Amino acid sequence: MAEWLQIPGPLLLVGAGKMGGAMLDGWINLGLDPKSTYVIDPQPSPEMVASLEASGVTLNPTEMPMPAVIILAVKPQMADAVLPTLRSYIHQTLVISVMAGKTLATLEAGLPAGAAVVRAMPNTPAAVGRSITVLVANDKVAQSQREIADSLMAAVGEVAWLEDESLMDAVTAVSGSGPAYVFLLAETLTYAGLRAGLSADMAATLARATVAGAGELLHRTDIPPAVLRKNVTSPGGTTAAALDVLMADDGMEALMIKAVEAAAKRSRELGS
Ligand SMILES: NC(=O)C1=CN([C@@H]2O[C@H](COP(=O)(O)OP(=O)(O)OC[C@H]3O[C@@H](n4cnc5c(N)ncnc54)[C@H](OP(=O)(O)O)[C@@H]3O)[C@@H](O)[C@H]2O)C=CC1
Ligand SMILES: O=C(O)[C@@H]1CCC=N1
Repeated sequence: MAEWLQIPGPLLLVGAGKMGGAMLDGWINLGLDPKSTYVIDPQPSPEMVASLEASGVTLNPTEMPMPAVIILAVKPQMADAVLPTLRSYIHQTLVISVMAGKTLATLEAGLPAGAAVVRAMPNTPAAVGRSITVLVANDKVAQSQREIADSLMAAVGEVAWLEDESLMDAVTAVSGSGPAYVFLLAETLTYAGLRAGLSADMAATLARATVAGAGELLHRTDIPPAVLRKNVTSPGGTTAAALDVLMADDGMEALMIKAVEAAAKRSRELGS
């Protein structure tokens, strides 16, 4: 196990659901000290309790030392209820929120004056160290805290920083929600395989391996996706026949633009 993920004090994760849990798994696997790691999640499922017990972190502590870092991973709709409850945990503490839509200004308004806040948008491949997280900081975040945020998110994948917070809605729509679009591709390819006569098992196996393999190819090379696509496409062949459908005027590009616009709009709504 790598021993390099260290932060200068306790870490408190608020909300250990799909996103918070995925990040926590990654951090513990990379050597974050479970004895200095605390989770607040008021109604944990038996699976969550078992998983947290196995990793050795403390769930719903009655008391704990002042955290160096709080990770806020509850639903955006919970923000108004949860932010005031964190006030007593904040003293020179870095707060990192992964809540979609919730702006730095909204977060600051719910926290003690002068709180150092980073807004982050990771994605669930964090569970396997393959997230991409985009971060933006308020002007109270010290360089050392910026480095802590960077190292926490770098532990679960790639990291990029923004200066212009207004781009976070587009980021959320592309990479925050993006894994769902890819999983939907696997689901719909499975269904299409079924319709083409394959058994359910065979269709699911082929779709999963194809999406995972194509993703891995994309990951391991710098070749642009359009070139990788052309490498599959023989002139007058089967792929070209399929792409005539997928790349029609009302095909995938038009659909993806609409989908990303809808997600960005929802992000803006969640923030207001
Ligand atoms: N899922 C994703 O791919 C991504 C999610 N996000 C953001 O992460 C956040 C969490 O999303 P996600 O993990 O999907 O949602 P989940 O519902 O899976 O996780 C939220 C967790 O917070 C718990 N919770 C509810 N109330 C409180 C409270 N008062 N204090 C502490 N914990 C509480 C919930 O418990 P219970 O279930 O009992 O209510 C749940 O376990 C959201 O803000 C979302 O925008 C960001 C990037 C990607
Ligand atoms: O669906 C959501 O709102 C969250 C934010 C990005 C991914 N999941």
